[in-house]
Amino acid sequence: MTTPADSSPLEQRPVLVVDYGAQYAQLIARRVRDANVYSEIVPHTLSTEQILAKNPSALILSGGPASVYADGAPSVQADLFDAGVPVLGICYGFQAMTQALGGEVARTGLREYGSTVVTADGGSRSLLEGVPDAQTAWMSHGDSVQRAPEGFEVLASSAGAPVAAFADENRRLYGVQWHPEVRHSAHGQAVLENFLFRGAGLAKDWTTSNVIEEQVERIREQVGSDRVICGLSGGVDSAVAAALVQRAIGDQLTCVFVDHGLLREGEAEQVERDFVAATGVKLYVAREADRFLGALAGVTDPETKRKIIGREFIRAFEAAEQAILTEASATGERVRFLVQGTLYPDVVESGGGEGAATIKSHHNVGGLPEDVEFELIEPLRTLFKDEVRAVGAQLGLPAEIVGRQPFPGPGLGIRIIGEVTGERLALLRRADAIAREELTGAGLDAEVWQMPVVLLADVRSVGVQGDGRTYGHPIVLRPVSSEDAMTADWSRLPYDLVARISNRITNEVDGVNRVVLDVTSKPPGTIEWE
Ligand SMILES: Nc1ncnc2c1ncn2[C@@H]1O[C@H](COP(=O)(O)OP(=O)(O)OP(=O)(O)O)[C@@H](O)[C@H]1O
Ligand SMILES: O=c1[nH]c(=O)c2[nH+]cn([C@@H]3O[C@H](COP(=O)(O)O)[C@@H](O)[C@H]3O)c2[nH]1
Ligand SMILES: NC(=O)CC[C@H](N)C(=O)O
Ligand SMILES: [Mg+2]
Repeated sequence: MTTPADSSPLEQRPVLVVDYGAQYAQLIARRVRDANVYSEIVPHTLSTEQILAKNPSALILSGGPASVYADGAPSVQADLFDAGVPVLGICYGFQAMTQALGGEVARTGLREYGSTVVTADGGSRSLLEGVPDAQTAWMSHGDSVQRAPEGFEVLASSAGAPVAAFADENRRLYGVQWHPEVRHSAHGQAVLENFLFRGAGLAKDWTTSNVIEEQVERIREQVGSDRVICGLSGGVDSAVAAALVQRAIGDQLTCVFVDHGLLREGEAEQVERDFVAATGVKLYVAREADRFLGALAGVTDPETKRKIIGREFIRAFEAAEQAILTEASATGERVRFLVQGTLYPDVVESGGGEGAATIKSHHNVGGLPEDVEFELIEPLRTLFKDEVRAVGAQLGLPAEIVGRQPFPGPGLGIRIIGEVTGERLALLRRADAIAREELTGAGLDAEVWQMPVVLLADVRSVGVQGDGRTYGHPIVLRPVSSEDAMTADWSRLPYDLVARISNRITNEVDGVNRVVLDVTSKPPGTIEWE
């Protein structure tokens, strides 16, 4: 199996974010792309030669949990600063740069976490052009730069950081102690853009339309005259991936929608009818409920469920391959490529980010079996959902598709906490349909990122209904707001709406006698319960 993981989807020279184990390294790349400059992340384990071989237009060294002077802390090779490539160090990256160039980093006991006032030192503005003399910035450090290396001018300081920002304009090297990539840094984007446009002299030359042009070209080259299938779910990501591939290779593409029995009410019909009408794709529907429910029988562990579902998806695609080839009366041929609408968050959460922990195996990444024979095409693998929505709009996909709330590939299978059975699926499908109907009726679809409805199948509680005792299951409502699914907050839905959903579910769904609201952000929770 080959994945496009380490190849840039674009031909442009990237701004490389070197990841030192930062919490949100991908946010830095994201903010750079927001400034219309292409950016990607690379691990800190690459050598100077490997980094330079990627022909970066500039480098950003990320934050990280280590202390530069600790044993085994990741270091920066000093020769990275001799290549003439502009560099911005952030937090750990700033400290590591200081150390590599002969400045001084120490732990003074003055820690700063959260909102902090940073004051400009009154010399040249450089990174602080257009930013007020006293700005609110987000800090998260225990070490600080005590003395800047030779050749650097100190630009700003804070109560806990005598050197909070510095610049060496001659060598185009810069650093900040705070985190310009987080929204809580009021002028963070301005600081990043000062680095990109004033410091590094880059041009604004990346938009989502570059994704389209360059991916179309790349896919054409990769595929040649071979046949391609695309896993299509009716969701945003696969719709955009399919539209891109269709633009590239037309009717060499067949989309495969797998009805795995874990779908919501009306979903299969909607994909078969509305989706095809909107996009004109060639669609093969694989009815595979028995395969999936059989494989899931008796399984309760979330990661095991996810791996089984990931495997059965591939088996379902393989079975579909045969049917499609027969339909196309092209026996002897093989389908070489499988398109998936994989996004960056799917990859990081599956443990694919540098040094990142596995949170859950997304069926399309960490849940894939070892023996996949298709070559994967994942044109959206470095992007976030809102970027993908922009690409979709640009490709002319209808607003209902581009604006749809996400629904995970493993479907209701990871929303039944406990074993997945036909009976439990029917119950959850009903409860979910009611909740969605009410949310839509209240006009809140666009405000809510998504609202998983979860069945706690192994939990029962005592209730009283019609003067009789019940011993039923709870349903959890999990409405969240989010920008990119990496972090999320619980949505403050109007109480009368929550009351209506609760009432209807307990009245209309047999076996449910309690509805609870999940009021946990991410972190510490995740959006889905498994
Ligand atoms: N029922 C399905 N049939 C075929 N392929 C699927 C199905 N569900 C998911 N996939 C594949 O797995 C990928 C990842 O699923 P995911 O739910 O993250 O994306 P999506 O459904 O395209 O978009 P969204 O996140 O908006 O739901 C999809 O892009 C698609 O390629
Ligand atoms: O296609 C998918 N396959 C998966 O295995 C999967 N797991 C979670 N999700 C979706 O990803 C986003 C983040 O979810 P979590 O906060 O639960 O990790 C949310 O939008 C989830 O719905 C998945 N999508
Ligand atoms: N957020 C960071 O990059 C922290 C850097 C370093 N570990 C410190 O505490 O100062
Ligand atoms: Mg989906």
